[in-house]
This record gives sequence, structure tokens and C-alpha cells, in this order.
Amino acid sequence: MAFRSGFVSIIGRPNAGKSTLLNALLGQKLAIVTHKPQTTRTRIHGVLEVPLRKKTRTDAGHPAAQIVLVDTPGIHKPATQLDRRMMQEVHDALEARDLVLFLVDVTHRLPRENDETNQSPTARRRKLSAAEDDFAMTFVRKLTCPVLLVLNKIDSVAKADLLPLIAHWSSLHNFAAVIPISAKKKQGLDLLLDQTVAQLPEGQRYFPKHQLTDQPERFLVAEIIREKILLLTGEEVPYATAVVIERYEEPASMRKTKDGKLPVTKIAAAIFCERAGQKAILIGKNGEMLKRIGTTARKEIESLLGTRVFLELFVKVHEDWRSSASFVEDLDWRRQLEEIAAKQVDK
Ligand SMILES: Nc1nc2c(ncn2[C@@H]2O[C@H](COP(=O)(O)OP(=O)(O)OP(=O)(O)O)[C@@H](O)[C@H]2O)c(=O)[nH]1
Repeated sequence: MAFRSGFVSIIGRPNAGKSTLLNALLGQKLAIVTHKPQTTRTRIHGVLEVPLRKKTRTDAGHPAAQIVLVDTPGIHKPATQLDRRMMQEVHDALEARDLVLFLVDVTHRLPRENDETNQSPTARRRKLSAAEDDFAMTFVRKLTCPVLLVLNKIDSVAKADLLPLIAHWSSLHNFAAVIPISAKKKQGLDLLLDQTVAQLPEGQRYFPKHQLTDQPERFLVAEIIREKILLLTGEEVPYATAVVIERYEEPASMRKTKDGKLPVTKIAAAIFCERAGQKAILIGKNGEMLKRIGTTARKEIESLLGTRVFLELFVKVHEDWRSSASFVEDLDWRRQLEEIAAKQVDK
């Protein structure tokens, strides 16, 4: 069976579980995950090698493949420049794709016929949810590649509740297949992989065999810091923060020091927020909050990098940065990478 390869974008509403699915398929944490919607801000490539599975009497098997998974920001109506940038990331992730996985959260209630006239809070919530589904479907309808409907979070609903969901979603688009999964509990992932490989064209690898992502470690580090902010702070603070790595010094050698300690990576990061009040929350009483963010982030960064980490965090205010097109553009890690490369050439 000839080798297959292709780009597979994972799209869906905020909080559908896209990043959880990416991490589950890769068997490694690449994208940050929180219970807060709109956690993912850029598209993230994760490279998955799928070994050949030989055909048997009971199993159709599949060829070996390289799947380039693309995690994307949750589809939502944009209100700020940041939102617009996030939706542009989704559009970019949908260009020239071989396959799209449209992820749906099965815990969302389906609309009912009398919702239009029903004024109860539940009916209003269902109506809002249906409007958000409609908006997400506008992205799906434009696609010319095959789309798999992936019903996620099946661990949280009764099996009998899945049938009406399948009927509802299947009536909205000609999906190539419907696959119920739990990204969190890693259920249904084998079937999802089988169906994914089946849809890919024959072709060579896009990335070297052992490369997990095209995103350099310094940007993964920035995301880990942002994840801790999202998890540790409340109200509007998580949405109003951005993390920029200002200094990133890798150790000259990965060898242990003479006293048997791991080498040190020195990192300085700026946490941008929009108001002085948010800065005060991020720093906390006697600097307690910033310390907690730093300590929890450092531990995870150390295990990612395999070194000790010296992490300095600074909080800076940039009024209404989410509405500044140039600031939002500068946050794009691909652009930051180009600037770093240009500076190195100058040097
Ligand atoms: N019960 C259950 N929860 C899940 C499952 N998959 C994801 N979640 C939870 O759903 C929440 C959102 O997960 P994410 O992976 O961040 O969702 P996302 O679609 O990437 O979110 P955005 O970045 O906002 O677009 C987290 O609290 C996850 O733990 C699942 O299969 N079952």
C-alpha cells in the first residue's frame, strides 16, 4: 500500500475540544487546553506518523501515512482585531486542505421548534448556540475537500442522545463520515485515524519523520505561560493578555554541570494586558499571582525543554491592544520568527 500524506485541519466552535483532540492524537501536549473558550489563537501544526496496519480477514488495514494536523482557533463572530486575526487563522488553515475534521460538542443542546417564541433562559441559550452553530457551518459549506463530522465529548452524554444529534448534523452537510469520540478519554480515536488515512491522497512526507511541529520551542513556552494565566486568573484578564518572549537563551551545552545539575535556559517574557487594573490582578498582592504563574509555567517548561529554566516575567499595559491591528499582527509567531531571523542576518 503506497504511503499517504496530507494536511488535516480541525475546526469547530470555541471549547469543542480541538486542542484536546490534537494532543490526544499526538500523544503529547502541543496545544494548550483550558475550560475557557477562545484559548487557541493561532493555527498549530502537529505532525503525526501513522504506521502501516496490515489487512487481515476482519480488518481492512491502512497504509502508513503522515498526517499534518492543524489545530485552529474556535469559530466565532469577530468583535476585535484579535478576533479577526483568529478567524483569518481559520481561513488560512482551510486553504488547500486534504481533509477537515469538523468537531462538535455533543453536550450542546439542539434547537427546538418553539424556541423562536419561547422566552425561557434555556430556550434563549439554545437559540444562541444554534446561531453559533450556523456561523460555524458557513465555514464548512465553503469547503471543497471531504469533511468528517466528529462528535466529541461522548463520555458526557447518554448513547441514546447521540442519534438525534447525528440526524441533525448529517442533514446540514454531506459529511464523508460521522465519528463519535471522546478526545479527553481517548475513545473512538482509532476509527477516526482509519477514516482520516482513508481520505488522504498518496504522497510523500511534508515534514521529517521525527518532527512534531513547525512551531519553535520559544513560542510553545509563550503558550504555556498564557495557559497558566488563563487557568489562574478570572474575569476578563485571560482574554486581555498576550505573552511575548523577549529573551530566550539556550544553554551552550546540554551536558550536566560539574555538580550534576541540568543546564539552564534563560527566558524573559512580557505579559501584555489592556488596563492598569488587569496589571494589578496579574501581579497580585505582594506579587503572589505573578509568582504562581511563573512557578507553574516554569515546571512545565522545564519538562518540555529538558533543562532547568530561569524565568522572568514582566507585566506591561498596552491600552486596548486587542483592537490594534499592528500589535495583533506583531503577536503572530510566524512574523516574530521572521524578525528574529532578519536580526540574526544583520548581526
Ligand atoms: N468531557 C469531555 N471534555 C472534553 C473533551 N474534550 C475536551 N474537553 C474539555 O473541553 C474544554 C475545551 O477543550 P479545548 O481542547 O481547549 O477546546 P478547543 O476547541 O481547543 O477550544 P478553543 O481554543 O476555545 O477553540 C476543556 O475543559 C477540555 O478538557 C471530551 O472528550 N470530553
